[in-house]
Amino acid sequence: MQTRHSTHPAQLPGFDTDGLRQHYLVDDFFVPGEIRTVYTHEDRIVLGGATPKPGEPLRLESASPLRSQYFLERRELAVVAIRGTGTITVDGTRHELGTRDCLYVGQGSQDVEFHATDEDTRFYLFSTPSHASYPTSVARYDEVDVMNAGDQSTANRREIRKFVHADGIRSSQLVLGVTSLAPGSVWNTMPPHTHDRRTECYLYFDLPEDHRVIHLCGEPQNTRNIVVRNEEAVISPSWSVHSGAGTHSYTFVWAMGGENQAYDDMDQVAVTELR
Ligand SMILES: O=C[C@H](O)[C@@H](O)CC(=O)C(=O)O
Ligand SMILES: [Zn+2]
Repeated sequence: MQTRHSTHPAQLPGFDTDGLRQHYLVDDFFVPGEIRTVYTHEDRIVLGGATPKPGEPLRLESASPLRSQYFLERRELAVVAIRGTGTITVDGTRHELGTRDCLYVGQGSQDVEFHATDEDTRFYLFSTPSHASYPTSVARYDEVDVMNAGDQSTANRREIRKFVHADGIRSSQLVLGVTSLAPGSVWNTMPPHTHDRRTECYLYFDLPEDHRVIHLCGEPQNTRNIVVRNEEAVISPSWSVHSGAGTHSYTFVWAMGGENQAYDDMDQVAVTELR
């Protein structure tokens, strides 16, 4: 488990390309046969990738930054199958995940194991501290409500699906969903926003290998960008905008932890205010 420390908003514009990438980009998640995790001190979120090979399940173990007997002793977890399909067993109960489906695992679950059905199955993991236990449950990509956003004329037509939130799978603090860009649309979250009460991470996927997303970060009046490849994530502290334009359409998992779970608790930034 890698550790990332928090940064002050005034530091971000001073980082060079490598500095920005070291602090905010996670680019080595998915390694066949491994679970890789990053512990960020921004709201103590752990994000990671589980890439089991078929027939060789991987077990989620605790790690020294957690100082716990098992990973979910004081945490909750959401998992999205971003490629392929698989099964996750939680304390002996099997949960089948189709591509883009989400499993929420409640605090106190002791034994979590990832099984791949396909050669290329990849599970994205997102975990926040939790001091109350909510039921483990699955949300299916094809069954949750769709919020349509944006327009083709502004190249940002997209479908937003909420999985773990106030009116969906309940959790202690974790909020998570998946947004998918329509073909020919490239902008997410434009106009952008911040939410001072939550940290958010975007994990971009379904982006062809020879394309990139230019992700905007930083305070609205002092932005920088990070060039992101397929299946890489960006950590956005509460004071940072999080928006991006791809050279191709793509899908991303957005996930948050922090003070509240109100999706609409955002500070909107007008396009004309950006610098
Ligand atoms: O705080 C919530 C998030 O940033 C996302 O839900 C935004 C998003 O998916 C989009 O506009 O495309
Ligand atoms: Zn947001």
